[in-house]
Amino acid sequence: MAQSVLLTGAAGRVGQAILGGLADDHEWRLIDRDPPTDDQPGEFVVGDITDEESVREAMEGIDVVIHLAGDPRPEAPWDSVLTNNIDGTQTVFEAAADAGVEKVAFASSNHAVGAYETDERTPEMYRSHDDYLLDGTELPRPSNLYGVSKAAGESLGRYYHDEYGLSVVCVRIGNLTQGHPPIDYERGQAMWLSYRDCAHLFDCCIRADYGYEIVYGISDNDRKYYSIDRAREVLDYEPQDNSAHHDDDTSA
Ligand SMILES: NC(=O)C1=CN([C@@H]2O[C@H](COP(=O)(O)OP(=O)(O)OC[C@H]3O[C@@H](n4cnc5c(N)ncnc54)[C@H](O)[C@@H]3O)[C@@H](O)[C@H]2O)C=CC1
Ligand SMILES: O=C1O[C@H](COP(=O)(O)O)[C@@H](O)[C@H](O)[C@H]1O
Repeated sequence: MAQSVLLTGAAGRVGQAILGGLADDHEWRLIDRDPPTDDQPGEFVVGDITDEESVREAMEGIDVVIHLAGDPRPEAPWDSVLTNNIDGTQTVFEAAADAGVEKVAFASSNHAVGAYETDERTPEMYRSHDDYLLDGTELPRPSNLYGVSKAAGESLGRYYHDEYGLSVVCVRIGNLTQGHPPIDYERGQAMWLSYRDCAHLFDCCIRADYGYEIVYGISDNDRKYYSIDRAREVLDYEPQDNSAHHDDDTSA
């Protein structure tokens, strides 16, 4: 059934991957501080997620929020992640709870757990013969201040689930790259998320029933060190792409 979905950060890469696959599947309201450069489905609101009034207005009549807006740079400075990623995410969760939204899917990141990639484990853990696997039950272990902000977003989700009953799924997205996995980058190949699997995964987040979940958002790569079992079980995620097959598959 079509849902009324608010997509924050809609003008960015992940937003466009989602809309590229799902434009006709849901009723979209899009919010981004940057105006769109071409035609977009639904209604586009130019607004900042740290502006409470804009977010509250955008939240009216919404069933599901996909919250992507934020500073995505692993090297982002503290003042930016504090404002855009932590304060902005709190504003989105608070407005969602107040508006009676049912579900929020939050774009977390591999960098929330990047420090598990110790010198002793790498580069072996990026290779298919290695069995090291993170499954989403481990504690955050951020690799930078950006990762700290994503761990904070996951905690905010936990709080808004426990206190207000919001259904929340935190998707620790790997490395979204269009068309093919990153080249000459083992880590990126292990955590590759194709555009088509990205759209499908967030469609699953819109449709599935859950309480509070942390899942990994990667394709079904042979090399993976993130388990996608939880995403399969709870969300019915069925990825189609695999970085090991990229030479044979140009449709991702
Ligand atoms: N692209 C990737 O591989 C990964 C992305 N993510 C997360 O996914 C989300 C989207 O990332 P991308 O699409 O790659 O980044 P992007 O930079 O392409 O898109 C982010 C969008 O958010 C908007 N935005 C930023 N701050 C805002 C604010 N305060 N108010 C309103 N709009 C704001 C920007 O204008 C931009 O259009 C981010 O939260 C990022 O941390 C997480 C892991 C991997
Ligand atoms: O969270 C993110 O992760 C991806 C992958 O990280 P990288 O350090 O391997 O590049 C990154 O490309 C993206 O910008 C970021 O938001």
